[in-house]
This record gives sequence, structure tokens and C-alpha cells, in this order.
Amino acid sequence: MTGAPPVKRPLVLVVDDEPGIQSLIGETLSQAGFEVEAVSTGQEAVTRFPLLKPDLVLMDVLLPGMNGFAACSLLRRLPQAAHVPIVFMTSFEDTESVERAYEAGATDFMSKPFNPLILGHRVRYLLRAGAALRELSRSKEHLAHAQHLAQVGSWEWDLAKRQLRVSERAAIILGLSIREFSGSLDEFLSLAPAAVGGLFKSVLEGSFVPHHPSRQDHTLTMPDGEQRTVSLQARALPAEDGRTVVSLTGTVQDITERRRIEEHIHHLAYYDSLTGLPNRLLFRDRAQQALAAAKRHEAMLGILFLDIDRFKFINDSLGHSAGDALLKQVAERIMEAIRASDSVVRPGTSETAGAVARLGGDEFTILLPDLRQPDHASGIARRILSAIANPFLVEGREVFITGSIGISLHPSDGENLEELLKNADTAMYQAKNEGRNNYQFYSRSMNEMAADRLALENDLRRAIERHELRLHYQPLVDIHTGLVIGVEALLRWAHPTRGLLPPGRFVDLVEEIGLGQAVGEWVLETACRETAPWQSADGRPLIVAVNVSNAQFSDRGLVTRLSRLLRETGFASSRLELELTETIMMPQPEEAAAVLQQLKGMGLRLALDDFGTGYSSIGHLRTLPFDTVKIDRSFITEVATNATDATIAEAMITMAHARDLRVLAEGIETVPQLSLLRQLGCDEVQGYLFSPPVPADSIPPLLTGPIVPRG
Ligand SMILES: Nc1nc2c(ncn2[C@@H]2O[C@H](COP(=O)(O)O[C@H]3[C@@H](O)[C@H](n4cnc5c(=O)[nH]c(N)nc54)O[C@@H]3COP(=O)(O)O)[C@@H](O)[C@H]2O)c(=O)[nH]1
Repeated sequence: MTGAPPVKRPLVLVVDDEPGIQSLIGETLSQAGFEVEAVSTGQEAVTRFPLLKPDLVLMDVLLPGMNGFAACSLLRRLPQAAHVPIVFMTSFEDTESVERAYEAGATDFMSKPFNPLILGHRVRYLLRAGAALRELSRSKEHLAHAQHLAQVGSWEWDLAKRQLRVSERAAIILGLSIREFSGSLDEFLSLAPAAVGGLFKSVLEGSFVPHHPSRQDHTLTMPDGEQRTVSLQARALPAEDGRTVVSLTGTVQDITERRRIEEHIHHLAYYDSLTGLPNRLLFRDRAQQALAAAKRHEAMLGILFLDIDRFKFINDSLGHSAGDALLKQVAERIMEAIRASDSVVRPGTSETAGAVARLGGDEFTILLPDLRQPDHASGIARRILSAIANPFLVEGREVFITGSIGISLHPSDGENLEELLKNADTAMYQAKNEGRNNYQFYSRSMNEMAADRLALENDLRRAIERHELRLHYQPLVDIHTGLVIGVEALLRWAHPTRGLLPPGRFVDLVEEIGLGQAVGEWVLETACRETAPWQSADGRPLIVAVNVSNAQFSDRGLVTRLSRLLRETGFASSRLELELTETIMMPQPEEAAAVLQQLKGMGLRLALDDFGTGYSSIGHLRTLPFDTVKIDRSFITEVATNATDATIAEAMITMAHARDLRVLAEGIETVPQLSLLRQLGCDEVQGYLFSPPVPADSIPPLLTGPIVPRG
């Protein structure tokens, strides 16, 4: 049978050298339900205490050897005895003995001779009080631990006693040199650092209204220079009448870490992690405030919307980490460019924070809150454009970029932020349409253009599947024989309502909406398929020149795709000429040169298009594996009437020939142009004089013999 475990009876240790007293107490307490152990000396009590672990000690004062006071002092040093009640049994009741006993750590006194009838009750009461004290001490320990973890301390100001009590943790948080404080407010103020004193005073002053807790956060500089943010809370405790305040209590919390995390979260939410500039959210917030102020003061406000030209191409060809590094530098350049502007910087300060933001990708906005005239906005736009036009050094390479900026102004271009941003964006697109690297002020007609662009964009997305794309071909003519030796494939879009659109109307859009690869492949495939049967009049295979965009060129799959195309169509690689402009070399010259070598290795022909318009043409002629150089039409238009253009054309031809390259002149429209170019030694020509670009079925008749210049 198992029963409930026997209840453990509390153990009382009796320390008395008189055997009679020992047995009297023993009997009395045993009958009252206690276990009793007795020792005769203080030394014995100290030695046996750790083993016996009594719940209470009854101690005589006069003992042989060590007296009761000394034994009590020693017992109190034992960790097990710290909270055990020690009661002195004495016939001495003089104040000195009482004081000595309490100093030694006594819990209470009992007079000798004692009344056996109440001894048991007294001991029971003292045990209960001891248990309560132990519980209180445990709670205090828990509280101190919790306060330590939460970095919270407490304080209390008793108004009647004019006493301020500051807990140990609060003293630590406040940087006081004492462990805890209990004294007058003036004393506390003299001990505490000035900043802490000031903070306390102001919190106390504002806390006298019952039921209205007050709180102040303050950053204190600690004696070692550490910055600590402290939150001081106070609450008035009212008297029973509910109105008069009897004391103020409160907490002190070290919120340095919390503040740091809050600031970090705030930064993540409101700042762009790459550039450190405000993000869209913060920009909107600041712009709304600036707009409200502009409305209040009937002032002008401007928004600049900057987009980096062809950033996608740079990002794709240089890689994203280089793209990121470039954007960081762009952000710095913009900040530098606007720093000196009083349209951006508040008078008397150098603060530009918030004026510049990165909305995402390669888009930046600049807020001009207090614009005196529109000219100031265009001045800043010019400064930004010229700042970013200087070469950037990215991962050891020089990178050249340009930007397009749209400007909208309040009140003329919009009453609210959405309108102003949309219109600045529209103006930015207009700047792109105007050839990039410029700024445009918004005008109402731009909205129509923007709507038109959007409609065109939507139609373009379906143009391939709806079979609306076409290729036209323009003959490439041998200048000496007049025979058509090749054709250039030129893209057209047979738009269902707008008619046949030239590439100038849509090729940039093709790239921008990410259709560059798909359209490029369609052009290559169609050109190979449509021109496969064509031959020149002298039986030589006819060359087919196809324009390859920069984005297409920088795509890593180009070489593989071209090999597959040639394999699948059976088209001779020696007949396919890729027309590339010098700008393919801009972001990564070494990688571009390697791709050119690969293409050359496949047997393809390479033509350098728009020659003369780039930035380092001569260098490219010397080092890259081109077969043909196409002199840009801008040098040909006046070649027969302008001696300078003729000299330039001649120099280009001489240079190209020195490298064994063939030279083709574009845009021949007149016989004098043709004659002069023949005289200058040009090899091939292309232009309206012979034929404009025409549909595929119009080409075969032109291949039968020398082409006749049009009247
Ligand atoms: N990535 C691709 N780009 C392409 C493709 N097809 C064309 N393009 C690019 O569009 C540019 C404009 O082409 P287009 O409007 O077809 O103009 C060509 C000719 O029509 C024009 N030309 C030819 N001769 C004359 C002339 O005597 N006078 C005159 N005013 N214009 C003439 O020149 C354009 C051909 O130039 P080029 O390519 O430099 O040889 C075009 O430049 C391409 O960049 C495509 O499929 N993909």
C-alpha cells in the first residue's frame, strides 16, 4: 500500500549549555509538532548547521567559549543560514544586548524563562514569517534578474518623507557610481551626472497629475563617452482622496539597443540600401511636405526625374555588381552636383538630405522645394547631366554614360504629387526621344505622346505573333561594276492602323520592353530564309547585312544562337554580314573583342556601321577583325559640296584601306556624290540613288545586271 509521504516536521536547533533547558524546550516543541536537535556551544552550532539544515535556531546568549552573538554572526555567513530565523533566548533585556543581537543577524528575542504554553506558537509564527521573508527575497531576486534582462530599473520618490529610492539596476543604467540610492532628492542630484539630474527634475515636475503617466527619452553621454539612450517613466500615486499625490514611482530603461534597431528598421524602410539615398517612400513623404509648404507660400516647386540612358545594356554587359557600383557613383555625382544649389539646399545650411532619392533601378528624383524660376531647374539638370557625362571608373574600367531628365513644376504642371511625378516621367521619356543626354520640361502635348507610346508598346508586344514585322532590303552596290553584291536587311512594322513604320519609330521601344532578343532572332532567321536563293549577276554569293543591336551583341548566347541558325538554315556563314556600331566596345572592350573574334572564327563577315560617329574609331580599325567599314551618311550628304567632308571621307577610306578593309559609303543620293566617292577610292555604295529599301520580291530583278542609278 502506498500512502502520502510523511509530512516532514520543521527542525529547531536549540543552542544552550544547560541540559535542563535543552530537555524542557525539546519536550515542549516535540509536543507542538517539531523536531528538535540540541547543542551546547556556539562552535557546535556553526559546525553542525550545514548538516542539520534546521528551519529555526533558538540561541542562548551566554555560552561556553564563543558567545551567542559571535555564533550568530558566523551562522549568518553560511549561505544555508542566510534566511533562517535565529531567535535569542535571554534574560538580558538591556538595549545594548538587543542591539548587539540584531547587529549579529538575530531575527527576534525571547525572554527567559519562557512560557512553555506559547513557545510552540511563537516558533510556528517565526517559521511562517521566515518563509514569507524567503519568498520575498526570492521575488526580489527574480525581479532584479528580470530588470537586468529588460534593462529596467525602478525608482520611487516619497513626497512626505522627501526620500528618493533608486534601484540598483536604475543606478547602473543612469551611470551612478553607487549601487543603489536612498536619500533626499538634493543628495541624489548632487551625486548624479548633470544630464541625469536634469532629466529627473523635468520628469518629476511633469508627473504630478494622478493617472497621467509621463515619459521622457533622453540620450545621455556617459563618463566614458558612451552614448546611452534612457527612457524615464513616472506615475503619480494618489492618496485615498484620489487627488493629492503621495509619491511618484517610475522606471528607468536603457533603450539604446532598441533605438538602434528601430533606427535600423527605419533606415531599411525609408532608404535605398545600395546608394544610401532616400527611397520612393521617403521621397514621397518629403515631397508631400514640400508641396504643402509650396501651396501655403504660393511658391514654385520642381521635380527632376533622371533615368540613365541604356542602363540595362550596361548592366547586362558589365554584370550586376558593376551596375550597382556605377549607380552608387551616379548617386554621389548627383549629390555633388546639387550641393551648391540654393534651390535645393536650405539657405544657411549645407543640407541636401531628402532632396535626392532613388526610386528604383536607374531612376532618380531630385526635389527642388523653393524654386525661384524655372531656369534654376534647368541649370541643375544641366549640372547633373555634365556631372554624369564624365567617365566613371567601375571595377577598373572606364565607363561612359549619359542621362535623360524630365522636369515638372508646381503649380503649372500639377497640383498633386502623383501628377507632378507622372509628368516629370513623361518629360523624361520625351528627353529620351529627343536623342537622350538632355533634359525636357513637361508640356501638356507630352501626355498625348506618352499615351501614344503606351498604345504603341502594347501593339508591339503582339507584333511578332500577329506576323506584322517585315524585312525590306536595300542593295549594296559595287562602285566600279554597278553590280548588286549584297543587300542590307532593314526592319519594318506593318502596323494595322498606322501603316508601315520605319525602325526609328520602334526599335528603341523593342529594347526597352525586353523584346530585343526575340525581334533580333526573327530578323536573322527571316533574312537567311528570304535571301537564301539570291545570287549576284556575276554568280557570286550575295552578301546579306543584318543590323545587330548592342543588347543582342552583349547577350552571352549570341554565338550559340548564330551557330544553330546557320546549321538549321544551311545558310553559308560567309554570306552573312553583321553590322555593328562602335558602341558595342564601350562597356567592356576586351570581352567585345573576344566575341568578335569568335564570330569571325565562324566565317561570318563583320561590318563597322556608322563609322566616324563613335569615339575611338581609329583604334578599333587597327585591332578588331572587321571586313567592311560603312561611312556614316552624315559624312556623305555634303561630300560633293563641302571640302572638309570630302577630306574626312578620303581620310577614312585611306585608313580603312591601310588595314585591308573594304569601304562602303551610306546614303548616296546624287551622281556627284557617287563620282567623288569613286574618285576617292570607295569600294561600295548604298543609297536612294540606286534603290530605297524594298520588299523581298523587288530584289531579284535588281540582281540581273549592273544597277542603274535612278533619274
Ligand atoms: N537592331 C536593328 N536595327 C535596325 C534594323 N533595321 C534597321 N535598324 C536600324 O534602324 C536604322 C534606320 O533604318 P531605316 O529607317 O531602315 O534607314 C535605313 C535606310 O533606309 C537609310 N538610308 C539608306 N540610304 C539612304 C539614303 O540615300 N538617304 C537617306 N536619307 N537614308 C538612307 O539608312 C538606314 C540604313 O542605315 P544603316 O543601318 O546605318 O546602314 C538603321 O540605321 C538601323 O540602325 C534591325 O533589323 N535591327
